[in-house]
Order: sequence, then C-alpha cells, then structure tokens
Amino acid sequence: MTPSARIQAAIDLLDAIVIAARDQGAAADTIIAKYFAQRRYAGSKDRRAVRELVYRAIRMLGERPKSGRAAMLALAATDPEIAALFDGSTHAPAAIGDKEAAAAPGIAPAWIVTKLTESGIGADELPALIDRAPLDIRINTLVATPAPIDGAAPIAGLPDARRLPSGTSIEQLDAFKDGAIEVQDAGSQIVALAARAQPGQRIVDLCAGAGGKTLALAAAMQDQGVLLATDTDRARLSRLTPRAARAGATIVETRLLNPGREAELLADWNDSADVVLIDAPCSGTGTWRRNPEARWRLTPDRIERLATTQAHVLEIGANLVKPGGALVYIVCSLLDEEGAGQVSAFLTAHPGWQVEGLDLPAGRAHGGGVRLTPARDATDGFFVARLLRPC
Ligand SMILES: C[S@@+](CC[C@H](N)C(=O)[O-])C[C@H]1O[C@@H](n2cnc3c(N)ncnc32)[C@H](O)[C@@H]1O
Repeated sequence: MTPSARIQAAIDLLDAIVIAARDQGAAADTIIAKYFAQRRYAGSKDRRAVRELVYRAIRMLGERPKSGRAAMLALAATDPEIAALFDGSTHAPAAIGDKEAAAAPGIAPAWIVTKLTESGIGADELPALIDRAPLDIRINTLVATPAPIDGAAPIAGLPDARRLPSGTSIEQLDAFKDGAIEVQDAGSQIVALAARAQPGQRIVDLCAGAGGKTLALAAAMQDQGVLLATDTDRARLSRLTPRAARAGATIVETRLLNPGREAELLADWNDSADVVLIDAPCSGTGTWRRNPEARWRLTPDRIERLATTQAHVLEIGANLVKPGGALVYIVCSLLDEEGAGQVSAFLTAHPGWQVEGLDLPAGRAHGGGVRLTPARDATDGFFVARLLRPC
C-alpha cells in the first residue's frame, strides 16, 4: 500500500468504527481485524501503520467525530506529513478543501468530562486516561515459576506482577501457554487484593466474565476452598473453564445466571460466603487507555442503566454474604455514580453494614473505598470498596 492509501484505509476504518460506536456495534479491534482479513494484499507493515493511524485519531478525539475523514483531518492538522498525503491520487484521499472542517481534539465528550470533574478527577489527571497502557502480567503461583521474561520490570507492592514493554507478544511464550502467566492490568490485580482471599474460604465472584479476577482469587486461595464464578453472559463465562484448567485452578465452579433470576439460581449460597466479589458492569471510564473508542459509545442513558444494574448486583451479592463476611465492590470507572455513590446508597439501604478500611499498595481513599487512577497510579482507573455484613 502507498502511504496515501494507508491514510484512505484508516479513514474507511474510522468510518466503520464511528458507526459501530454510535450503534453499539463491534469494537474497533474487531473491525480492524475483519477489514484486513478481507484484504490479504495488505502486508504486516501496512496493517501496523494503518492501525497506528486509526488509534492515533481515536485517542486524539474526545467527541465521536462525524466521519472518518473528519477524524483523519484532525490528525493531519497536527502532522504536515499526513496532510501532504491527502493528494487525490489513486487510492488516496481527496485533497483537503479550503473550508473543510476537522474534528475537534479533546479527551472525552464534554458531558463525561463534567461528570469526571464532579467525581473529583482533576484536569491534570484527564490526559492520562487516554495514554497508551503498558502490558502487565500476573505470575500464576499455582503453576511452576516461569523463566524470566526479557524486559520485565517489577511493580511496587505486587510481588507476582511484572510490567512488560508494550508490544511484547506474550501469547508465543511457553509461560503463557503453560498457564504460568496471565495478562492482567496491575490495577485489576490490586483491587482483587481487597477480597483478602484465603485458602479454604467459600468465595463467590458474581460478575466473573472470562475470569480475570477469578484466577487471581484462586491463586490467593492456593487452590483450596470453593470459588463460585457466575455471570449472565454465556460466551464470556464459557471462556473461564479452559482458562482455569490451564491455570491449575481446580476449585473454580462456574454457574450461568439468567438475568432477573440470579437470586433464585444462587439460593443455595444464601448467607454462606466468606467473601462475595462484585466486579460490576460499568462504563469503563477507567479503561479508555486500552479501549479509547469506548468513550464514543457512552450516553447518559447508558450510564443510568448501568447504575441500575450495579445496584441490582449489589443486592444479589449481599444476600450471599455470611454474617461477618465481606462484599467487595469494584468498578473500572471513575464516575462516582458508579462507585462511591453506589456504596453510599447500599449503606443507606442496609443498616448495620459497614465500610472496612483497605490497605492496598496503590490508590487513595475515596467515598468509602479506594480509587486508582492512570495519572497517579499508572494503572487503569478503578474504584473498590469492602463492605462488612454485621454478625
Ligand atoms: C467488568 S465485567 C467482569 C470482568 C471480570 N470480572 C474480569 O476480571 O475479567 C462485568 C461482568 O458482569 C456481568 N454481568 C452483567 N449483569 C450481571 C448480572 N446481573 N449478574 C451477574 N453478572 C452480570 C457481565 O456479563 C460482565 O461479564
């Protein structure tokens, strides 16, 4: 592909990504993979270059742009080499018109920036939300210690975590194939510590998804006890079983829940869990580093619906906790209505329950819990709180 054709390819991809974000369609990565699967003539250098252009444009634009061309024009406005490639030649984008408008650069849609500000995220913290994320791994203590990995750096407070140079393709490493390492952001590892999981306990991971935190809990439990992983999403939960097998986590049981019938399907666990971990579905404002187009998908209505689901899963989880046991509530969002606000509403509705202080290797106290941010902690953004049921 010529350099100009790469720009046109990025424009075409951005068009598809903008539409998918508006209509809650496929993720940018999926769209890019499909695009190149249908264009075998594009070599690996072309793919890398086009992908890089697409993500540069996505990171640069807070508001969803009108079109892929408007997005790429924003990039061209800051980079004369890109602007020069709008030359109208074969497979190239048309020349830039005198009055043609580029999309406006920004961190996030204005209404979300307002909500972040109201949630105590300062202007100085905003740019880090869309930085490139590092590649963090967790060494799985349930299998043999892996051989040292080139370039791996320790992460303060997390003896089993390492930070790898971004772009390291770990899927090829034997340690990955053998289950000796898992890809997991340091923030995700830190909030899982709030469960204080111990060998022999009975723990429920209520919103387990494909089991990122489940596997961290199984390792902390030294694969002893009972660990029930549940979710309403069949596809995600089905990925957990082979992952757990690979990771040597034999105590994991999975249970698919029907939305609306969760309490009924979990009745055998009522009042009996030492810990219930709720990694609730959320807006993901803390994970834009990995998923920058996610900020083009959010609407006020969607956040309201997520908040309703969060209150719902908190209610389900609370019923499973034994007297004196703990409910650990996590969101990878920095909006108070999904984090601190949920905790305070829960405490009002459940007299006797109390917040328990957390001593985590990163983060700061915030609204009854602890908050981690990309700017201060160099992790994804998270809110976590630990709530104790009265005895
Ligand atoms: C943030 S994700 C979980 C990520 C996962 N814990 C991890 O560490 O990789 C939230 C999960 O909640 C699930 N979920 C949504 N509504 C639920 C419900 N009512 N009960 C249980 N899980 C639910 C979603 O399907 C999604 O997998």
